[in-house]
Amino acid sequence: MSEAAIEISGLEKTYAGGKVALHGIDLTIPRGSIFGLLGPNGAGKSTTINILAGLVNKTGGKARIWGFDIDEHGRNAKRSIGVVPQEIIFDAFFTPFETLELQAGLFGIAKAQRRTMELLRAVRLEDKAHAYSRTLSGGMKRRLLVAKALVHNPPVLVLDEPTAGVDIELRALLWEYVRELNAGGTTVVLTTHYLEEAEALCDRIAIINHGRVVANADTRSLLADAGDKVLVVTLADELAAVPVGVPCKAAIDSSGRVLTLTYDKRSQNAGQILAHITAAGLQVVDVSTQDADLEDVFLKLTASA
Ligand SMILES: Nc1ncnc2c1ncn2[C@@H]1O[C@H](COP(=O)(O)OP(=O)(O)OP(=O)(O)O)[C@@H](O)[C@H]1O
Repeated sequence: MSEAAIEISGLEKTYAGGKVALHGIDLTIPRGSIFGLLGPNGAGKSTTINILAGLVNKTGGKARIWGFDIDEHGRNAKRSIGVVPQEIIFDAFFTPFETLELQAGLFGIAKAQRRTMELLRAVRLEDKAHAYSRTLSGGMKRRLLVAKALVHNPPVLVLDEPTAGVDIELRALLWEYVRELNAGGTTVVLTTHYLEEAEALCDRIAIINHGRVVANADTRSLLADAGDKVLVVTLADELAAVPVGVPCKAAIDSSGRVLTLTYDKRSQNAGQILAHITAAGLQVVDVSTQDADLEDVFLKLTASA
């Protein structure tokens, strides 16, 4: 059996109107990981997820979920994945309790094996168990969708833009729960536009652009590859021009006292740059550094693709 949670090879999708959404995607998502799928609007993230969820038919390639080929073992593949969709959709006239019971019924889970209240407690909705879903706030609805995706206890949970429209406090709660699930062994795949969140949560990240994977690496090395680091030096006295011989890109602000130096951290370090500044006879009063973040990597990779 495959060791990966999800294995995608040469996945293609051309929609009925002729729009090519996926140009042959290869992706391996390790078991036990929190995997981030990032990309600009229209990149093909939802299409990929919807193919895995069985909501969209692929036009080429292969996909396996927990070792089950989605064509040959569709039923087992479907049982191995829970998907929290981007749009909030459920029947407003059911209560959260009924929504989860109904979903359990669809998966043929016997009453004795259902975890309805346990799930509602986990997403902090136990006090809304018997309220109409239409009376829930956006964040509560989102959490109900998470509970609904977990009804059949899948080893893989996929969240498509789960924090869209969720306030900061609830977002933190949702991420805490995602971390808890992952610690308990669930593989989590999420798409997000919040890059800091992907950076903080995901141990591996793939970036999709125009239906192609343009990066796929563990978060740390993706960031390490970003290369550039910025050193900001505040000087005691005004400078008219950047000192001669500074070994990197340098710019001075309009006050003449703040020098911004951009260097490649793979071949240089802040100490070397600072040594040049002091050797030029400048008096330093303050220093700070900034690492490239995922946003930089993202822009770099998507600009060229
Ligand atoms: N049902 C459809 N029919 C035709 N084209 C579609 C359909 N669904 C998506 N597309 C197109 O396929 C491409 C990929 O869309 P997809 O929704 O997968 O992107 P995405 O990365 O999830 O973007 P977003 O972050 O906006 O959800 C887009 O160009 C989109 O317009």
